[in-house]
Amino acid sequence: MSTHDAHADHPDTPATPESAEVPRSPVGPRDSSRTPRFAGAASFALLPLLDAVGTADIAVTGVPFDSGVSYRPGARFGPSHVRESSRLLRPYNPAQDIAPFAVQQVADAGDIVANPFDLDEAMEQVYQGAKQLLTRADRLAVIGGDHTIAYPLLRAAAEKHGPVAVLHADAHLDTWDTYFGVPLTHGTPFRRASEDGFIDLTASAHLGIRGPLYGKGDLTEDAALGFQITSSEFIEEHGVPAAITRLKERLAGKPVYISVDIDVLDPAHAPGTGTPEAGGLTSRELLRIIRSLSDQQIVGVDVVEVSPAYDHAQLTGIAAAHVLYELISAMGAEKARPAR
Ligand SMILES: N=C(N)NCCCC(=O)O
Ligand SMILES: [Zn+2]
Ligand SMILES: [Zn+2]
Repeated sequence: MSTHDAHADHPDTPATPESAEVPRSPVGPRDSSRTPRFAGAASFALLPLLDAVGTADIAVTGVPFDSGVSYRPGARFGPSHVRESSRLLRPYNPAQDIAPFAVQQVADAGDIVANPFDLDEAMEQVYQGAKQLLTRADRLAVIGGDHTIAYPLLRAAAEKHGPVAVLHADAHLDTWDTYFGVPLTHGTPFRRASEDGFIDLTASAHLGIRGPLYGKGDLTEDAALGFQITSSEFIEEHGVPAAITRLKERLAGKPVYISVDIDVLDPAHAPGTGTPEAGGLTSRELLRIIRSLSDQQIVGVDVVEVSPAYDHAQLTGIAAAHVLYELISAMGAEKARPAR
């Protein structure tokens, strides 16, 4: 019970009033030894709401938007499904030896509202919503939503940090040009972000790419847009440690933005998604790769493309919740390290 009792019970008010002299300790998830974790409303990991704690090191926010999809819809229901699937997460993460909600204040900021009928307006709303949240939280952990939302999120991240090294985990390149003549869709956010100078062209990488393309030229265009590929086949051939080494060499100590499309996982591990491709990563492989990045300067993360209508037994929701938990743990690692 020790880790439970280290935290305040659910936080309608902060455990310690905010004051200049007394640094308050983070308000953690509500105590599942007192309130069953299946009771009450589902914030991510049963964390306090941002409004209850005021400011945070990391704000978790949802973007219920899927007007950019090219195939199966439904990712607009991703945020509520991932929150619902995150009730069982516990406060201590042994794989990274960290209590991610105790070393930093993490809070659920609710959803950023985006117009489902007007893509341009929606993108502006996501950008403004992210910018606004970044006045109250150092970093965002965003639950999508389809992958289109990575564009305005990268815009907000680049405004704060300059061009970021993007680590993009996905079956798909998402650097295609247009769909039906439309420049911004879930197949194009990283091309637009590259063109607009949001990403570091020398340090960005895709992880887990696989499956049929429109043509061989997709790969040359993708490289010119600033991405190095560590494919699913690379992992099969050389293993996870070699993939980690390759990624870290590429990211090279730059500010890193990590965008995880849940379809990077094999459909056996994540069936609830809109454009599934066979032959993907296992959850175990992806979680291990994320953990290895705890020594990187991670400035923001998103987990997108969870479409609950195609999910079974919360498989995809749980995978996404664990991916976000590992990302939040990795972001907390710096705070957890003893000062030198
Ligand atoms: N971002 C995701 N999940 N998918 C992009 C697929 C675009 C296509 O239909 O070619
Ligand atoms: Zn994808
Ligand atoms: Zn994608």
